Amino acid sequence: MIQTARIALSRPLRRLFDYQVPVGMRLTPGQRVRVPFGRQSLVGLVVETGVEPPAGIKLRPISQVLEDWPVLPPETRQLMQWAAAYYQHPLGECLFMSLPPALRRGRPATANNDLFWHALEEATPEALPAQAHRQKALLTWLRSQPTPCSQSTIQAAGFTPDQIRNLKKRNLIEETEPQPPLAQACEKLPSLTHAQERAFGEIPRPELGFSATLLYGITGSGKTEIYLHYLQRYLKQEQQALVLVPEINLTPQTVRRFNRYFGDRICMWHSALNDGERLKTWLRIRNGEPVIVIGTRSSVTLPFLSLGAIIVDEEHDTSFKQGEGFRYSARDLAVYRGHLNRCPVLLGSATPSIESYQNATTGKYRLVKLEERVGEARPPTLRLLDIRSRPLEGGLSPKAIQAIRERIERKEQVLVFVNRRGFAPVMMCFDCGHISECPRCDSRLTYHRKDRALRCHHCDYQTAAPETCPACASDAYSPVGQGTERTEDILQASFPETPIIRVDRDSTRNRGSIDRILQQVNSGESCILVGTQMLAKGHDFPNVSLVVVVNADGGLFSVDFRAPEQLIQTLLQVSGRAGRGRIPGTVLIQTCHSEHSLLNQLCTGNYLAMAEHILAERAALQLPPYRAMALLRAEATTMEESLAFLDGAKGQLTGSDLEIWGPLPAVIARRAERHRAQLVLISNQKGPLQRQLQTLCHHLEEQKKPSSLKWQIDVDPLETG
Ligand SMILES: Nc1ncnc2c1ncn2[C@@H]1O[C@H](COP(=O)(O)OP(=O)(O)OP(=O)(O)O)[C@@H](O)[C@H]1O
Ligand SMILES: [Zn+2]
Repeated sequence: MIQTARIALSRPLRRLFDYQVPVGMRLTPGQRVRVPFGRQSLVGLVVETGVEPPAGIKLRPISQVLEDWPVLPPETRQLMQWAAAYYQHPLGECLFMSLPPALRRGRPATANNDLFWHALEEATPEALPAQAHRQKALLTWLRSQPTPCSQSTIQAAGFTPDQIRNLKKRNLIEETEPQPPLAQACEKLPSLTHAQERAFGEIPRPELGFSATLLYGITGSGKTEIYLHYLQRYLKQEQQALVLVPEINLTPQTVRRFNRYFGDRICMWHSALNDGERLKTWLRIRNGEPVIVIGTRSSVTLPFLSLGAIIVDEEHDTSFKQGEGFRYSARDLAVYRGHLNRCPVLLGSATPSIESYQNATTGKYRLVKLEERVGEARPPTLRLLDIRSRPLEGGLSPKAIQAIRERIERKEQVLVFVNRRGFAPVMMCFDCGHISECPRCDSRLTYHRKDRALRCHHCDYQTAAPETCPACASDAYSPVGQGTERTEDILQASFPETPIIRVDRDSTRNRGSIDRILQQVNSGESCILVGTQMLAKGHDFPNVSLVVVVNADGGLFSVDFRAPEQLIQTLLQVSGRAGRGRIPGTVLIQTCHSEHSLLNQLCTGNYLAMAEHILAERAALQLPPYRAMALLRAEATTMEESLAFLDGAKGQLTGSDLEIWGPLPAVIARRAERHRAQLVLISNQKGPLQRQLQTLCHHLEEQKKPSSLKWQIDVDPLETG
């Protein structure tokens, strides 16, 4: 009798492929094979063996097994199968996402051994030439490490192989045998404060198996300390752990904080790793080494064998949801993963997502509160500054400037939050009213002064900024509104003696630059930080005593029902950078709507009260999390094509439980010359919605459509615009 196996391929098709198993070939699910596909030979993953061969079809045989063990362990497979079904994404692509790129390409599942380095006893940074800053930094860093560091750890901390080689040439560092694997550093953790101890005691212990806990800890309450203690007290020697963090929080500073207590047991997983580093880390995890992975979104798909705990820091952060293709939520997958691996999941935030907060109020998650800051620090005081018809100096009101001046005179640090990078969000002609618009998108072009460019932040379009109005040639053509570069300029002019440090996607493009910036801030010298969202996320700046929000009004009147939630989260997070040390913190929020109830509630600083309010509104409007939502998005070369496709899809949907909005053009209806539209699907329950979507996807996949048309399903969408 012919043996057959069902194989997943990395193809955008919602189906698996049957192949014949040659006599003598033994297969288990999760194993990699090579199979013929058309004229190609592809890497495949075994999903099922011993399936009934289809009648009357001659199957092609599997050409080769790539290793005699399953690269994907059972729980990882189950996780990705669940995710494929839940997010309606092709199973093959989901399973392959769990593999590092080298294994997707069919490379062998082995890695070269890493080199380990340590600083020589007598080596000091003074021995280096004055201009060798990075080598000095590397040497200082190596000296501060309790155990030798692997080459990949050093590179992940932002240093280069050249810098390592140079120090070696100067006989300041040397290679060593790798430590007995994963020596744990022995530095003692600071003991928990009373409030922390109490919160800690309420988190279920791992012996109890799966549990999900929402740790609501106000900004600066020391959630990280709780994570560290939890891992130190409960993680067994032979167990693995996963700490999920937003991309920007995975700075060497965070890693160092974990390194100090867990030594080489810590490894990182993020988008800047190269293929070799990915393979190596992936194999350590797959081999069951008791590592603690600190990683961004995709680390939830890693092949853990013996997870002892999962932590999701800043669980509300929208970067945990992938915005393209396989639109999974790493936070939600983490909870499911905890369930599969029977381990506790700890979700921490000062501004929990409305979804998680609702899960905590219904008892699905346990709610643990930590409402005190550490030590003498007190929560900051928030005040609204009405800027209607007040003279603004480059977006800053005289009161704000005055407040900044006072802090700078006292040698403190100030953070100025601007929600747009670049110099100004738009250029405008004051004679004819012409506005700089992207020729490829329904959006405006941002002016970047450094290279005098107009750039679209929605596609990669850019052009030189014209000197005069392109419509009427008037020279009254100038930048309007505030961007980080402009605010930086204004502040530099007002405070010529003070370092102004800009933090946005443009200023942190190079590897390691954010770390250098954070180091400078943490040196404690008086300075003014100007930046976007990036500055709002989890940084610990003990000397910042004032936060100024240049304009809070962006999210107040948005059509997206999630906008209020996201606005208060961002504003409270950025406010939370003030007053974390000895000096009390003040937050000034500039607005033209100082009577707006949301902003007034914000000033009480009580996030949970606001979350209750938002939940009540969502309940009244029957929006998520009270009902399940999914979007069907389509884009094509014309809007008619997109809308017609969605209309057709709408015709396929049945059932009285389903509410359908649209099809409607997206808020940015044209992006990079593609016309985008969407259909919103809402249902009382997730199960029936999922079944409808599944049938719909199969239908859409089979259906004939214009070649330019692309469609995607977004389950639990974060943006509905
Ligand atoms: N038990 C403790 N003893 C001494 N210092 C502590 C303790 N707990 C926390 N800290 C310090 O307090 C500061 C704030 O802690 P941490 O950064 O963990 O706060 P957080 O809750 O993550 O805040 P946010 O949500 O704003 O990121 C840090 O400098 C940390 O080292
Ligand atoms: Zn554009």
